[in-house]
Amino acid sequence: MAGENPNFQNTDPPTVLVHRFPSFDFPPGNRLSTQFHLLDPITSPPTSPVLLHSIRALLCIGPVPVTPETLNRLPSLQIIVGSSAGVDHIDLTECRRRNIAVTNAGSAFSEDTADYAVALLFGVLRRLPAGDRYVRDGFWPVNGDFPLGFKLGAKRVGILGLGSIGSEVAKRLAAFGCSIAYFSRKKKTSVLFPYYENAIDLAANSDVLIVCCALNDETHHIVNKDVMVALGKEGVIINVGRGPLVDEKQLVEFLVRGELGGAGLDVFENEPNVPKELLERDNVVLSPHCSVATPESFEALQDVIIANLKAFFSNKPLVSPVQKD
Ligand SMILES: O=CC(=O)O
Repeated sequence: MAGENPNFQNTDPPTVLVHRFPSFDFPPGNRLSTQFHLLDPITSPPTSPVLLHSIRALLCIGPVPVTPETLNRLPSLQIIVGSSAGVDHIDLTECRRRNIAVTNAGSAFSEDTADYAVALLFGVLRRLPAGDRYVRDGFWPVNGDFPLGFKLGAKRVGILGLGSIGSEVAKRLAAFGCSIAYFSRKKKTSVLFPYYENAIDLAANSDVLIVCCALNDETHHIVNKDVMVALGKEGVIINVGRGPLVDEKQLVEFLVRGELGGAGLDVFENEPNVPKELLERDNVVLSPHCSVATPESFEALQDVIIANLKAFFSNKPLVSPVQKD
């Protein structure tokens, strides 16, 4: 049995240890198991410590944490292949210290996530979910016409994080006639959109803020009270990144006091829990962290994972290494 064979690492196909929560399964139509020997502690018999000592590649499915304790059990580990765009669940500092490479989903999810950000923005500005409820709940014949929405075209859109997702958002919203500006870790020399040095200045010059940057120590609560004040009473916040990028307590207070125009949220600080104050607000569109979830995205993800693992096992450059700062 492979799980008991400490030398399995040297056989073909190469062994990859799977790291996941029991509730997080492989994407449908898993092609990985035809190319690699996947050792999945959730479905295989207990993995022997000897075998763990020889593991070189770890495949992380979903947001399962990779901590120093995880790494201590895997002294030969050289690569962690992540299945998400965000890698805030992986201790990158510790990986760097141990010289372990980390890869993410690359651009596999970028188009679907950008589409979703635009959909959330439409949902907020044109009140789509609220209009749907209005019709279903029978208010139309009783109360008459539904309140006006807001036009998307010509809005000033500020993008927080002009990476692979942010760039796709920019492309889409520019096509709708919006003007685009951004704040990122670094100004991009290849990009002509105006760059602001910080999130407050970006917000002060935007009608809409789209949050799609990576979550790390620098970006935690990057959308804070000051950014919300700068965005102003009509301002809209869309978050398709990670919940803790936005100070959710402040966001709720601003929305309740009418000091923000609305929000479209796919992610939350304490998922799957959503602040109850948001549930009753028609200017807020809520979504269960699913901007990436299409069969097409998951197919593309498998391509990226397979390409990274193949590159690793044949000593070629990785396809989507997480950038070192
Ligand atoms: O949230 C999803 C991802 O980071 O891929």
